[in-house]
Amino acid sequence: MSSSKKSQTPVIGLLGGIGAGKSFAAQIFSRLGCVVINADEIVAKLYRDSERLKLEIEKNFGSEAAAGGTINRKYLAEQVFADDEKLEKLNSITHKAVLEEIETQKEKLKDSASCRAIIYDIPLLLEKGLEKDCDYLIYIEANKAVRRKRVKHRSGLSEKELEMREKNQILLDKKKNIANYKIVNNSLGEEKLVPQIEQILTEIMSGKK
Ligand SMILES: CC(C)(COP(=O)(O)OP(=O)(O)OC[C@H]1O[C@@H](n2cnc3c(N)ncnc32)[C@H](O)[C@@H]1O)[C@@H](O)C(=O)NCCC(=O)NCCS
Ligand SMILES: Nc1ncnc2c1ncn2[C@@H]1O[C@H](COP(=O)(O)OP(=O)(O)OP(=O)(O)O)[C@@H](O)[C@H]1O
Repeated sequence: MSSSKKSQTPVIGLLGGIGAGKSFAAQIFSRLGCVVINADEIVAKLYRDSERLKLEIEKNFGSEAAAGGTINRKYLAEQVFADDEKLEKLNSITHKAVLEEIETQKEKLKDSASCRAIIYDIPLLLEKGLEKDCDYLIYIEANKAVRRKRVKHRSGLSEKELEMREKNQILLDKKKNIANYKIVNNSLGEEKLVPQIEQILTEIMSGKK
């Protein structure tokens, strides 16, 4: 984390395993006056709008990966999470554009009076060194059984698919240890989550920690 504050508006990074509830928590931050930068949404937009990216993906992963100009996420996921070299290739095609868009969005928000804090909802935040942008890091914790159930329900991911993705991410213990705050999100619904988020946000805005 950077010691010198580069923006007026604090940047808060969310860490946690797949299905821990980073995006779910980010929505609550948003209702409390924060603005969320969401990397999965940025990727989805690039897959819709960037002809260059689509061509690169087609060139490297074949026509089935971008049939009719639409990225076939299921096909691509099957390819890349079973093969480290393919994942590296996909990352090398996508990440530069994603990082540029994150930077653009952050620059627009960093002196905005109407934004209480900028929330980084970025699954590969530490992996991409984006903790350097963050004034605070929050670890969202949910146990494995809960996360497994959530991702199955959200996108049909099996336990094996979850494992295969997560092995390409930095270990959860490291994420937990580097964080300034921890939020527990094992229950169903917002009831237990909202007070934890309100308290952390109040502390951060008062500059206590
Ligand atoms: C492989 C793709 C097509 C699979 O799409 P799908 O709809 O099944 O999953 P979705 O994009 O919603 O991601 C779900 C979760 O998988 C994990 N994940 C996604 N990409 C990666 C990756 N490159 N490395 C490790 N984990 C990943 C994240 O935890 C993410 O939140 C897609 O994830 C992708 O294009 N990934 C490469 C871009 C990327 O790295 N995105 C992550 C944010 S920078
Ligand atoms: N407290 C909760 N109550 C009900 N549903 C929840 C809760 N927390 C998360 N979920 C749901 O679980 C699923 C996974 O949560 P979410 O997408 O926020 O995880 P994530 O940490 O952002 O995962 P990823 O790393 O894959 O992006 C979503 O469908 C979300 O709506």
